[in-house]
Amino acid sequence: MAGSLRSCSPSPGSTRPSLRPLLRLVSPRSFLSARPLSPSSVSYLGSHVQFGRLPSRRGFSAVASVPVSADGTSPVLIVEDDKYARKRVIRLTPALYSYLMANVREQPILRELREETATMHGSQMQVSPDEAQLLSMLVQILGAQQCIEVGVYTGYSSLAIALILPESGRLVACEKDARCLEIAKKYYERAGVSHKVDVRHGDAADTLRAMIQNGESCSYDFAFLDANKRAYDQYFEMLLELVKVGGVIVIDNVLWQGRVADPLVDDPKTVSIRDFNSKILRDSRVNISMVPIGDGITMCRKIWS
Ligand SMILES: C[S@@+](CC[C@H](N)C(=O)[O-])C[C@H]1O[C@@H](n2cnc3c(N)ncnc32)[C@H](O)[C@@H]1O
Repeated sequence: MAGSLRSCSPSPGSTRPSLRPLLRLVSPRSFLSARPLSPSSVSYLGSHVQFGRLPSRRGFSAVASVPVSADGTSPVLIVEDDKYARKRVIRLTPALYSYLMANVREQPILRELREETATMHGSQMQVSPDEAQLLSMLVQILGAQQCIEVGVYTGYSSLAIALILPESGRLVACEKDARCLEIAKKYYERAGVSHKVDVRHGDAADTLRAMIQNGESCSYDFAFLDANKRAYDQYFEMLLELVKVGGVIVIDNVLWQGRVADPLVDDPKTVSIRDFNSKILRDSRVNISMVPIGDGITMCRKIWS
């Protein structure tokens, strides 16, 4: 796909760097050598285990010698690995998730949209408030003016982005479902951001292709990808063409409710997301960060075209 698309012109005098020197420049420890943690190295600590100094690693068997929560409700996950030592990371329990939600600043108009959508079929598809807040923070940090969203549904994430965009900013919002778009447009109107949202009804791949053919390559600062999972690679390639060097693409549902990490799950959507994640891990055109928020996101910053 990428090969069939027009590339951004390099700046005067510049040449496309070869892959190897760039990798050395970007990461001293090449990300190509990244290895996943072994699933067998993961254990759960009981919720009564206090934060504090961990027992010495010498002669210590994490799984055998720490209390394991039988009901799996512990918010602490211990990862035992020779390279990472005994790393403790948070996992969300219902109580911790409630706490997290209580610490999100959600504008009243977003809350209303979320609550109206909650009664609808497919309401689980809208991004969580903490994720929407992160998207809006990224747009703000980037100083983004030109944005794209692929997969609007009833508009929760797009509204969060439109609300933070400056008056001169624009969000191209791609969605194939006309009924969902009616709800989204109602909320853009109510929030006073309609003038910032360029709604494109139809197949997102057609919309993105038309934007590229229209000469819009390398002119977007930020993109959020949250549509048909099996077409992620196709959307990603076109979004990568459309964003500037330094621009960011955020991809949603990369952890797919944990199914990507379960080797026994091999349905087409899971396999597709797993394959996509593996491709992105090795893609030298972007810097990446996979973050376990919502259903998991990967943030990709375009580093060259
Ligand atoms: C997960 S939902 C998006 C949720 C939205 N970002 C939010 O926070 O509310 C995915 C949406 O992508 C739309 N979609 C799926 N395939 C599409 C396509 N080929 N073109 C345009 N939209 C598509 C679906 O209709 C659905 O509304």
